[in-house]
Amino acid sequence: MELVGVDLEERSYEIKIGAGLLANLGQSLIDLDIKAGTKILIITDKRVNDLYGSEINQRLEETDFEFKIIVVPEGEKSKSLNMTKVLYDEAVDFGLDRSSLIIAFGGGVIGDLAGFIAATYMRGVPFIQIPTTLLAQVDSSVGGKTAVNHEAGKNLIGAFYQPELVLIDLEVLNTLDQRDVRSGLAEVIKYGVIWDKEFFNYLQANHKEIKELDLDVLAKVIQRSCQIKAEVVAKDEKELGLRAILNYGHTIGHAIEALAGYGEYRHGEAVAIGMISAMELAYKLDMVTKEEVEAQTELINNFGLPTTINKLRLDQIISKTKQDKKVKDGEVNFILPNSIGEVEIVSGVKNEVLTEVLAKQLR
Ligand SMILES: NC(=O)c1ccc[n+]([C@@H]2O[C@H](COP(=O)([O-])OP(=O)(O)OC[C@H]3O[C@@H](n4cnc5c(N)ncnc54)[C@H](O)[C@@H]3O)[C@@H](O)[C@H]2O)c1
Ligand SMILES: O=C(O)C(=O)C[C@@H](O)[C@H](O)[C@H](O)COP(=O)(O)O
Ligand SMILES: [Zn+2]
Repeated sequence: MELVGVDLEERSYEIKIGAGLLANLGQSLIDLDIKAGTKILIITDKRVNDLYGSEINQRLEETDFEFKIIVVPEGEKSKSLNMTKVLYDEAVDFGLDRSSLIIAFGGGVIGDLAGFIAATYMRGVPFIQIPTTLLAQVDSSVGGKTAVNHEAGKNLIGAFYQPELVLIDLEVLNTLDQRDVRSGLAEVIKYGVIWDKEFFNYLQANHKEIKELDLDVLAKVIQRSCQIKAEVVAKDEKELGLRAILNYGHTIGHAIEALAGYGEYRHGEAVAIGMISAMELAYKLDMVTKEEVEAQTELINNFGLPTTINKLRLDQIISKTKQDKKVKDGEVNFILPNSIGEVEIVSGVKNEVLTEVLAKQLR
């Protein structure tokens, strides 16, 4: 088992990464000092429950905890205020209180939703993340961003609230659809571009093994991704500055997700398209070379991710970016590469430049 620490003073926690870790769930809870008799509410989605509900059930049956599993429909549409009402009602019925525990067991949708319930129910109940998609294992389970969507924008209603533990079992990735593997890989590419050129090169050199879910290679990829995210979050937990770099590709990506209707694009697909836009913007602003643009496009293509936008209007996308959470004093802040491995926050990108870039991607 590999361990990555997230260093946040009294909110610090560990990310445990290994094959088969679900089997030791009971011990992981005991290691966290969760007392016998504690009520545990597990929030998951239908697909994950069908695949792994009985295993979780069995592992918790072996313990002295009192637990209940709540299953929500799978997909982005469950990340909604309507769904929070259902979950608050369930929490009340179960008698959940501040000495209880919530477990987010699923992909990023479940992590963000269950994390938001944990942050807000009784103003805060401890929670742990058991991420089951690649995307959730490399990104959403770490760092404490929790949220639900609003028609006006992605993750518009949320809170920063850190988990007590992130438990990553690599074996659950074996049942993931290829589309969801690809979606997670978009966030992995992001780390290479924003932080670590060597990692970017490793991804390019090992793209076949990664796509084929070689667990040894994937373990390295997940560990490095978690290290990078932990390092950034430890320096700027509440996104006062540096943390915004984790939003590379997301300004356009989130606009696409909201405009197309939540769930139409996978999050990682939209981010991949947004990274193409951001790199192209950087090229137009003389920040990167043609070779760097091509290197990113090649990796995105090798991972089978989309690069073009279907069925949306250019003016709609541009006006949606004005509602981005990174807007300050009316200016959209883009995260743009200086080179592969380093980005900066750039404001004042002219509409004409953005229009030129997006026009090339529209189909
Ligand atoms: N909080 C953050 O920092 C952060 C970071 C990145 C993304 N996100 C959010 O994460 C969400 C996307 O997460 P996602 O891509 O994991 O989507 P998801 O949670 O919808 O999961 C994708 C699909 O995979 C299925 N699934 C999950 N685990 C599985 C498994 N082991 N085997 C088979 N199927 C499985 C799910 O049922 C679902 O159908 C978006 O809402 C995005 O905004 C948040
Ligand atoms: O953890 C972060 O910070 C990120 O930006 C990670 C992103 O991959 C993630 O999609 C996040 O949910 C986006 O946050 P938002 O603040 O733009 O909603
Ligand atoms: Zn993301």
